[in-house]
Amino acid sequence: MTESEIRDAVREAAKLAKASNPLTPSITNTVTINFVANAQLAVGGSAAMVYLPDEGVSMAKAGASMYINVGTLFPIYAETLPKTAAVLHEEGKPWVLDPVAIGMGQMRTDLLTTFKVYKPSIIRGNASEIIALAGLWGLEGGSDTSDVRGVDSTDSVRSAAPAAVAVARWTGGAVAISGEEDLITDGRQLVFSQGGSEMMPCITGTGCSLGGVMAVYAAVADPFIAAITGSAVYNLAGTRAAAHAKGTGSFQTDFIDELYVATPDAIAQNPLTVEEA
Ligand SMILES: Nc1ncnc2c1ncn2[C@@H]1O[C@H](COP(=O)(O)OP(=O)(O)OP(=O)(O)O)[C@@H](O)[C@H]1O
Ligand SMILES: Cc1ncsc1CCO
Ligand SMILES: [Mg+2]
Repeated sequence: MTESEIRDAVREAAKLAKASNPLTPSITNTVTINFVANAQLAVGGSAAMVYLPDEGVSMAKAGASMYINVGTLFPIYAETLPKTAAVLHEEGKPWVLDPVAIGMGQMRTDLLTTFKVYKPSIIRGNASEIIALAGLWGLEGGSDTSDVRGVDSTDSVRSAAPAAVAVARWTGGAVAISGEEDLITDGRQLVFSQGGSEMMPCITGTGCSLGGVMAVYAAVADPFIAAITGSAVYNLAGTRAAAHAKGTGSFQTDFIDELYVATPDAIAQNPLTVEEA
């Protein structure tokens, strides 16, 4: 796609999300669950957070798309997550995976291994998480030794590009890596989305809620455009919120305000560059 075609598709995705209020259920971590729901609502989605196996399955069927984040696991998720992912895959529903803290604990490793065959439409993580996921799935650019250090990244966004491309080629969807600039790839092109603020990594859940917002856009656009639209609105809202926030506490509320007021035109005009993979 040309840069101008991408911008047109982003504008349309942002408009459609507000117009259609898609149901975008989530199974996500307990640290940031409220932030995820509020961010989804701010961009036009309808949020519903669930935990139980039968609820995950019924939401996978009822939702327009879904968000799965493995940040804080509980024993019940060993049943909920594979069942839900299988239904999403069978029904051809778009879904977003955030492989938070990949490498921590056997249950997380087992679940993330299982997701390989269910091909998440968008995988969103920081650079270290994407390198580690490619490693776990035996794909190019991956590494077992990627230093995930809990939920934070120690690798640069660009260093994770080969892993992101390999994972996107495997799933046939998109992979998005967040950082100072965000990288989004469909395995053919690389889009770099700029903006945001140094305050964003100082608030827990900017990445989690970005995944939830990408799931809202995935209900109305293909995975590549949905991921680019999510990064664009985050970078735009982050830049604007930082211009008046006193610190990270008020930044979070200002950020939700800016997500809510961002227009499709402003989202489509946010700085981005396009490269071939
Ligand atoms: N240094 C930075 N400058 C500008 N924007 C940033 C910076 N770091 C992160 N961001 C933005 O913050 C958002 C979340 O990215 P981040 O990499 O912090 O996610 P994460 O580490 O998965 O977060 P969490 O796990 O706490 O939810 C993205 O929109 C990204 O562009
Ligand atoms: C801090 C934290 N711990 C587990 S999940 C989470 C939210 C950011 O990924
Ligand atoms: Mg994260």
